[in-house]
Amino acid sequence: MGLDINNLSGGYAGHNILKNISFKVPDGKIVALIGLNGAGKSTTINHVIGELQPQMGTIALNDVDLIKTPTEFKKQIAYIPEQPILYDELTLSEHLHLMLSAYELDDEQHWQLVEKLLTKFRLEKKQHWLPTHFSKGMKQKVMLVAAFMLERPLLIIDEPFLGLDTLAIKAVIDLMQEQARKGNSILLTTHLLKEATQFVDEFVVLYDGRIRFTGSPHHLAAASQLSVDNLEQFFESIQEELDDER
Ligand SMILES: Nc1ncnc2c1ncn2[C@@H]1O[C@H](COP(=O)(O)OP(=O)(O)OP(=O)(O)O)[C@@H](O)[C@H]1O
Repeated sequence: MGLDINNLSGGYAGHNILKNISFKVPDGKIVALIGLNGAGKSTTINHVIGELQPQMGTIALNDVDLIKTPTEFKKQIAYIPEQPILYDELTLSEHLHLMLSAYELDDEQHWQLVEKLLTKFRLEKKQHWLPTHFSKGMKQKVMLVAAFMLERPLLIIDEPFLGLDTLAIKAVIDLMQEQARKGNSILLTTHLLKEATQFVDEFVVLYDGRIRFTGSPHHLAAASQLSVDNLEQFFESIQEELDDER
């Protein structure tokens, strides 16, 4: 099953942004929303996490409808926002203990997984640090650890690689693939087509609030007459096409 977005239209008060978009993120699959600045990627995510109300359409996760049963829907997701949210007065490990307790997860049972994640992001010796001493990349890593440790059916990440070094990017890709192998689904947004091509099952291409294409990296490359290695040129070709249409 997984996530099913059907004929979604929506946006912000007085600003209709998304126009009738439909796509799925099946169990065990990784789907990336891509598009130029302002295409509607974060707006789509804001709808899926229930921050925005749709004007039309439905959003369901494993047959649980977001509008009808929001609490049950939200229990199934772990979400990493584009901007890390951390409390100045809590240390790194206190943040993680707090999250486990907020999600009603047994601390002792989960701490082994937390330590594995901290080691993966080279944070294991920084558990007593406060966020004021964290670099931008470290803040992002803490959010990633907090989301991966929840092991929810759907993981949503807005710009997972923002501010990360190459080792951390590799760690995130490994962890997303591990989650997918366990049958969980992942919805992310990214501007890094080259990296995403290595691990996504499907791209959903947004342009001006509409879906222009849905398909695997190979399908996207074939449809735009590019090789998979050159997919970074994809948006140039879309832009040229649209300029020609005008
Ligand atoms: N709070 C808001 N109120 C009104 N309009 C907004 C708001 N936030 C975003 N928008 C508008 O919604 C449209 C889509 O923005 P969105 O942030 O979803 O794009 P994006 O694809 O995530 O872009 P980026 O790659 O820059 O993050 C843009 O036209 C933007 O100006």
